[in-house]
Amino acid sequence: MASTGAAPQPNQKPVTIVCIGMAGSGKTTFMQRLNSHLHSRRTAPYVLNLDPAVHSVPFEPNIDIRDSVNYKEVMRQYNLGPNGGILTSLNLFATKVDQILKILETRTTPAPLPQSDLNPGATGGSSGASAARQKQIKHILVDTPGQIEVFVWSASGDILLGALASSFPTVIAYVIDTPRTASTSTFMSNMLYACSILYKTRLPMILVFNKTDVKDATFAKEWMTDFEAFQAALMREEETGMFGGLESGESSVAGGGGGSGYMGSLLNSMSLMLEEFYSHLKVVGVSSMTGAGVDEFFKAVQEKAEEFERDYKPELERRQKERQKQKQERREKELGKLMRDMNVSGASTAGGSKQKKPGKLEPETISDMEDEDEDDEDMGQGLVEPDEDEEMETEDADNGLAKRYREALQKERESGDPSGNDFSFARFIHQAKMG
Ligand SMILES: Nc1nc2c(ncn2[C@@H]2O[C@H](COP(=O)(O)OP(=O)(O)OP(=O)(O)O)[C@@H](O)[C@H]2O)c(=O)[nH]1
Repeated sequence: MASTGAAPQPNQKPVTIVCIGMAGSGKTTFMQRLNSHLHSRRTAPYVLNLDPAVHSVPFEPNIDIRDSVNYKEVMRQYNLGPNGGILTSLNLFATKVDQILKILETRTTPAPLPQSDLNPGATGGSSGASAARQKQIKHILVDTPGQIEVFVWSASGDILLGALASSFPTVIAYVIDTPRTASTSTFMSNMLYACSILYKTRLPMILVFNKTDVKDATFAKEWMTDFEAFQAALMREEETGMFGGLESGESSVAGGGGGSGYMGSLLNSMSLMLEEFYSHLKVVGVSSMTGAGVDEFFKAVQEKAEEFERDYKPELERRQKERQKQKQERREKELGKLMRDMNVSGASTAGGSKQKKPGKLEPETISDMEDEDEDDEDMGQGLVEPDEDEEMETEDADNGLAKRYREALQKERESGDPSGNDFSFARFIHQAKMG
């Protein structure tokens, strides 16, 4: 049998496989199959469940959203419906993204060998426990809610996917219910959905045609590579009156009468348009029930993980840098605004130091420059006593203050203050405040 093709090189980061698919497409069963397949190869994965509404999962997740968020309680407390409950649970969970990443990073990196194992002669060989500890996690499996839009189109989904992709090579496994995608129109609907997920997540994608024990996926692969084959299937459906959503063994009110010319030509042109999209995908047929196609799936994962490193990661890093730059610019702008509001220049905030620091922001407004000039003037007049710097910042930046001080001094002299000694600036300020 071929190897899983899954094994990344030693010390490589684990590949994250995010399973996305419509409700009932078989995501959870597929996750279960991947999990047991990897366990049987003695490369146990790290498993995350991000579906807060699932009753039970047939595998043991290492991180389970249900351990942190009580979906039913969220619905009750916030008076939400099922989708709102899932969305809010995901939002709450996304606030812990840093913790989750930290756990993933520590758990998926092998612990260093104990000293005794580095020197086996000393203890007579390495123990089984430390041998297990050496094992590197090669895959992180992520199960998501069946309500695709709640995950893919929400801020929390964005945050979680972004965090995973910034730390590990990440691929999307879009799980499709093959027997329910056998007509040209449902096939096209599914492809458009997959297309929207690809462009939203901007991550490499594998199309997993699941349930191949019920319906073989060869037709789908053909439709994706051969436009004429799709066109022929469309014509067949129109002729037999099966157009419009009839799947194997189903009855449909929309089915009779064949497709309108408009729908047929729309499907035709969409199929042509999607050629470019298809060329970016890996397509595999899988049966989560029997395990058929799982090896092929892991080969596709390996290929897509390499593609992630080669094509997606540089783009991801470029976007991250761009975001960081924008954030920095925004922060500087806000800081400048704040300084203007406080009418304080950068120099005066530096602990009273009047020297221009090398990292100081350039004055953004005329008033900033004016503040600097005034500071210099105050220095020249020598009015500041060492302890009064702070008070200077709040009041005496005003040019008129020195004048007022001189007037007050004059007044005190004229009134013949008997003490006549303490005419310090600090005393003036103190009196002014008391008054
Ligand atoms: N015959 C067959 N049935 C399958 C296969 N995979 C899943 N199923 C069945 O499809 C149904 C739905 O499977 P789930 O794994 O619960 O699907 P899901 O996408 O996780 O569903 P949600 O949790 O509602 O999103 C179940 O009855 C499964 O037994 C398969 O490969 N072959």
